[in-house]
Amino acid sequence: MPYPFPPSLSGEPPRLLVSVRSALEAASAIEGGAEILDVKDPDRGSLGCPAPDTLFSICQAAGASPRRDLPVTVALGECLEWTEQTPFPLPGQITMAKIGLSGLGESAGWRDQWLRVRQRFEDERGTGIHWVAVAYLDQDDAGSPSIDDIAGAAIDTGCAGLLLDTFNKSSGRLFDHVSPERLAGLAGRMHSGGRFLAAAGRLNLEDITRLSTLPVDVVAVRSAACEKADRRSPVTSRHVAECLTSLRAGGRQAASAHEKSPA
Ligand SMILES: O=C[C@H](O)COP(=O)(O)O
Repeated sequence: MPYPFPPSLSGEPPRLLVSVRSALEAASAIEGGAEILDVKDPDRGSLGCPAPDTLFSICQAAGASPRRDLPVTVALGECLEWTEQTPFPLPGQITMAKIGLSGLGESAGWRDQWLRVRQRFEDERGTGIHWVAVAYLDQDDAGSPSIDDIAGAAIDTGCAGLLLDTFNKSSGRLFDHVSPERLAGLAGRMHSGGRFLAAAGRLNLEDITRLSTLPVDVVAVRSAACEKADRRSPVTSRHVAECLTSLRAGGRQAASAHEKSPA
């Protein structure tokens, strides 16, 4: 199964992923120019799992929109949440899924626990799915395994990519936790394994422009796409369009600087 978002080795700008919680928000995200829709319930945490009927209605709305080929991904909560719960079948439109590893930092068998939950989702669906590993940058708050261990496991267990995100959504953003150099190093590691790197973490417009000059494949937002940058407020097409402009602005600056430099 080819990866839906192969790493961008051609220098093309990162794609804009917008997290949505309803069909209405999906329509706003599409209108604003989102390039990937990610379904998530922001009231249930960083990777809050949506209710199955909400997920289906968003997939239906996306499929009926003028941009029906837009990739749709889903957040499925935390691995430990599925110990007692039965996974539900994911709709066919879902191209990728992710599950967090919070609370598993001290567990020697976290890889096996993660793989078991992934397998249970695939069994419910009846087909495989591409997985995205999630490394929390605030790993102490999350109690999760280290970023390097998760990056290695992402490659070893066949994930399509790695998402860097924050667990605690009330303080800190991506660049409070990671330097551009560290991001570029992680991108190189993922790319050499044929995987993509996605970056999130309460990004503001300045962060988005900064990311557009780094070798990141996907820039993922919720807060910046919402009214007042509050991830629990509705996504608006205007805020999504501003995110897209910021993403393209950095790329253009980098390109013109390059064009102006002597041969
Ligand atoms: O997948 C990315 C997250 O939805 C990012 O959310 P955030 O912008 O509120 O940190």
